[in-house]
Amino acid sequence: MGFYSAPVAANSVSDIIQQSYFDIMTLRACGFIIFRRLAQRPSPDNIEYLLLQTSYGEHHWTPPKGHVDPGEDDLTTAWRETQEEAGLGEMHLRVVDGFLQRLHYQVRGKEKEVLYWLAELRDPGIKVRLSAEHRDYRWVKLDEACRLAKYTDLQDTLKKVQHFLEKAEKKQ
Ligand SMILES: Nc1nc2c(ncn2[C@@H]2O[C@H](COP(=O)(O)OP(=O)(O)OP(=O)(O)OP(=O)(O)OC[C@H]3O[C@@H](n4cnc5c(=O)[nH]c(N)nc54)[C@H](O)[C@@H]3O)[C@@H](O)[C@H]2O)c(=O)[nH]1
Repeated sequence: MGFYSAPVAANSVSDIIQQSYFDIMTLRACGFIIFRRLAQRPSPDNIEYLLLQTSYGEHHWTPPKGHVDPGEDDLTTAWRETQEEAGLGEMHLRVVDGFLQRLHYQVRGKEKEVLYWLAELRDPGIKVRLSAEHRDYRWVKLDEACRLAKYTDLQDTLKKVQHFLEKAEKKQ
């Protein structure tokens, strides 16, 4: 029986090599798209998204996210970066099941993959605490969020979230 496992083992080694090559060649970041509801009454107008503006480079706006440390699992990265960049942790956020978005884009000639989970601020009054990496933050409705997040893929992701939340609210 053990002989049958040999090709699988060989495949696994090649998978590992391929994965390691992919890891070296690919930047990877994880974070949360964070929203808050301004009122309990379900309505799309009540939803605001959190965007942070970098204090470096082109001062672009994105949800909290950051690079995966070696050996770190993706969701741990998302929590760590959200804590570091916005001062928000598990006590402040409720993860929404069923949503995970992957973005792929190029940064200085390298492929970058970004994974976003979705989380709701438990108490809309909780204050965001920025690190030195960001110089501003805003809670904004979908239209303004799409204007700030100027990348089409991020805009599409935010629209997808809004649609996802509206659909979930209709079911209630
Ligand atoms: N001084 C300086 N320092 C920098 C710079 N750059 C980095 N540092 C240092 O790195 C640390 C950050 O480390 P983490 O927080 O762990 O990583 P991330 O959160 O991953 O942050 P990044 O900023 O590296 O990565 P992105 O946000 O991905 O931006 C990279 C490029 O991609 C474009 N872009 C962004 N989002 C989207 C999108 O959704 N869709 C599309 N299509 N494109 C998008 C955008 O145009 C941008 O130019 C900082 O502390 C700095 O020390 C820089 O230019 N100057």
